[in-house]
Amino acid sequence: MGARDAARAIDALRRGWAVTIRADDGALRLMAVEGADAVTLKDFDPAGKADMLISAARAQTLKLANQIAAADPDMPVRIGRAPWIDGDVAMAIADPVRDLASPLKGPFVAAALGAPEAAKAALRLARLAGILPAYFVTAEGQGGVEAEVTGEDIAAYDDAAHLAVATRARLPVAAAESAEIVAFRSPDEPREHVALIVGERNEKPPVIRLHSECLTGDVLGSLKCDCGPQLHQALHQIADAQWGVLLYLRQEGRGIGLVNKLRAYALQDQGFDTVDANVRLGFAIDARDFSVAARMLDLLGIGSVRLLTNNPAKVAGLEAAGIKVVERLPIILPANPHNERYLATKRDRTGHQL
Ligand SMILES: Nc1nc2c(ncn2[C@@H]2O[C@H](COP(=O)(O)OP(=O)(O)OP(=O)(O)O)[C@@H](O)[C@H]2O)c(=O)[nH]1
Ligand SMILES: [Zn+2]
Repeated sequence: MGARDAARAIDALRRGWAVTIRADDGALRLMAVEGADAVTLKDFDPAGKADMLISAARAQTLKLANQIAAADPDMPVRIGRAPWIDGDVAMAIADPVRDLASPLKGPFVAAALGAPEAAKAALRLARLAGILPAYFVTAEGQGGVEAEVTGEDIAAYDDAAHLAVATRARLPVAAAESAEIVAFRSPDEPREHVALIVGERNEKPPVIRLHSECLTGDVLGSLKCDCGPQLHQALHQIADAQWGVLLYLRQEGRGIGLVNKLRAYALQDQGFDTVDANVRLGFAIDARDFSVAARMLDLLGIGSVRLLTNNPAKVAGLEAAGIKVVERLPIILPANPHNERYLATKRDRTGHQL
C-alpha cells in the first residue's frame, strides 16, 4: 500500500511490465507502449486485442477531437485495437516526434474508457515514470501483472511530506567559498534534492533561487535554454546578498524527465515552441510541484523569502505551499541566437516578467 506500490508500478512500467491501476470507478491493466517489445507485448496480450490509452492532447493530434470530454479536457482517450496496430505502429501512435516520419495513421475508433479515474491516474504515473503517456490496456484480470497501484498510492509517492535532511557538508564553490550543501531524501521516491546555503543567516528573509535540474543546460552548456547561466548568476546574486539558498530540484524538464524533455526538443527541431511541444507530448506546460521546495525551506527553518525568478507561477506555487514570498527579484541575462525564441515564448505564453 502507499508510495511503495507506486514505486513498484513505476519500476514495472519502465521495464515494460504490466501493472493494474485501481480507482473508485474500476481497474485497468496496462503496459507502457514505450517499454513494450514483441515478446512482452505477446505475453501481455496473446490475442492481440488490447486497446490503447493515450492523452487527450495526443488524441487531438490524431484527429480524435470528438472524443475529448468537454467536462474534463484532461481525460485520456481509449482507442479500440485494430489489426494493423502492432508494436511499431503503437509506438508511432504514442510518440509525436515520429509524426513527420509516419504521418498517415488511422482511422481510429474510440472505445469506452472503462474506468476513467484509473485512466487519469495512469497518465499521472507516466509522468512520474518519465515515459510517454501511452499504454496498451485491457480489463483487469486478463493476464498477470507485476504491480498494483491506486490513485492514492500515486499521490503518496508524489507527496513531499516525507522529505528529510540526509546529510550536510561544507562545499566551497566558485561563487562562495564558505557555502554549505544539504542533501534531502525521501524514503518514498528516489530523487535526491540539494540546497546550497550561502553566507550567514540573519534576521532578513534570505534570497532564494529554485533551480530545476537541466542536464543539458547545467552540465553540457546548452544554448537552447538559459539554465546554466541562470544557475551561476543566481549563485552570485545570492553571494552578493550575503545570505541565501539555492535549491537544486530534481525536476528535469519542468517535471517531465530528461527523455521526455529531449522529445520536446526534437519537436522544437520540427518547429513547435516549448509550450506546444510539452502539450503535444501529452503533458502539462509546467508539471513541477513546488511543495518539494517549500518542504526543503521548511526543514531549513526558512518561512519567508526573497525569490529570484522571472516566473510568476513559481511565486504562486511557493506561496500556495506555505512559504511567504516578500519580494520577487528578477534574473536578467542576455539572450543568444539559440534561446531567443525560448525566452520570447516564456515571456509571451507563460507570463515571465523581467
Ligand atoms: N519540458 C521542457 N523543459 C524545459 C525546456 N527548456 C528548459 N526546460 C526545463 O525547464 C527547467 C528550468 O526552468 P527554470 O530555470 O526554473 O525557469 P522558469 O520556470 O522559466 O523560471 P525562472 O528561470 O525562475 O524565471 C529545467 O528543468 C529545464 O530542464 C523545454 O523546452 N521543455
Ligand atoms: Zn535548461
